[in-house]
Amino acid sequence: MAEALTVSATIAGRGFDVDLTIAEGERVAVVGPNGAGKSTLLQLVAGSLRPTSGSVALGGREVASPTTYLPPHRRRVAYVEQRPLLFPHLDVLENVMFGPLARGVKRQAARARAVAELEATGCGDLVHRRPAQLSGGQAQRVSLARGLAFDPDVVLLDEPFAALDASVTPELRRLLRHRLHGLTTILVTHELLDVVTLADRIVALEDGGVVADGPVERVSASPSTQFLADLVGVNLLGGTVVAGNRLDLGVVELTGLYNDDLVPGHHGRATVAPDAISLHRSRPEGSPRNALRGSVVAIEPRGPVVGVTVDVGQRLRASLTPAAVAELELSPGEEVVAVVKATQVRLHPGD
Ligand SMILES: Nc1ncnc2c1ncn2[C@@H]1O[C@H](COP(=O)(O)OP(=O)(O)OP(=O)(O)O)[C@@H](O)[C@H]1O
Repeated sequence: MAEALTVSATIAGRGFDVDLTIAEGERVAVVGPNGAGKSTLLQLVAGSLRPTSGSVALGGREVASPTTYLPPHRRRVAYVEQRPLLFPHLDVLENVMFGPLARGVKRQAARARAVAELEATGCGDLVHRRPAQLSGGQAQRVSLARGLAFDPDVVLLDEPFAALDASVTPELRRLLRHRLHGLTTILVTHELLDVVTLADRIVALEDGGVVADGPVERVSASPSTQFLADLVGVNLLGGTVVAGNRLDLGVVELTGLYNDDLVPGHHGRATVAPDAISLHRSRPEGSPRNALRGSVVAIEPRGPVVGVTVDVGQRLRASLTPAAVAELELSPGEEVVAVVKATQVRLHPGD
């Protein structure tokens, strides 16, 4: 597949050092903790930041390096930000016509293109409104229509739902899923639902660099960092491989499902879903299951269940019913035994 975007660049002041190639039509979710470099990556591609070293290429053409620089308005990049930046003095139609006009498309054709995009984003009846007369969700749709009317090589979305009322996000997510189909996209998000519905690939950034990169199914089935494990909602434990089905966690051994790729003596990872863990006051008699001793660190409601975090040398979160928490009379600092069946423990090689 043709390359749509290559970023191989550093930015000295921000500790940013990323190598990334995105194929045409690929939809990439960029995730990572605060300060990881997600916005910096978008700014580099959009052109509001220049690399200290390395380069950015769009469709095989270098658009930025320490010696070249194509300004944002000359790049075919649509940038949909958290809070849409529409021209306040232009109506919706004129806002969306702006891109095609700036590219030299004749007025009548630009108008037709803008109307078509606005209709496709469900804004056909808003054409004569000013941005100040739009709801947040409507403004975000118009911002998307404006970006797409530009015939972009790449669409950048920076947490497009973050500033919106939760009631409008499902419909906007559906719209994006439909409209972004086949378009090269970078989506910055903190939501797993956005990742699984809108992306084919996950790139995880931490401290200005790529720490995980792969298809959504693979990265979410085998998260390699604590951030990814939290995003996917599973526990991640690290240890030394003892055998294809056993990991030494330092204080105790953990038995899981056999994995051919594990190499004894090397680093390995285990993932366990919080609802596969039960907590007990003492180790259940005669149970062949994994039993990890630890103390309760936190107890917090998570929807209909209660999340209990236990320090077993590493952090482990169990999902319990409120009744189970009450019955065990759990409170922070209490000693407990976390029990999990080997069939509920997935083992992965460390990276
Ligand atoms: N305008 C700026 N000037 C200097 N450094 C900056 C600037 N903006 C961000 N940084 C630094 O660059 C690094 C990456 O920040 P960036 O905003 O790209 O992170 P992010 O992953 O988008 O975080 P968030 O999830 O909080 O938006 C951080 O160390 C940050 O402090």
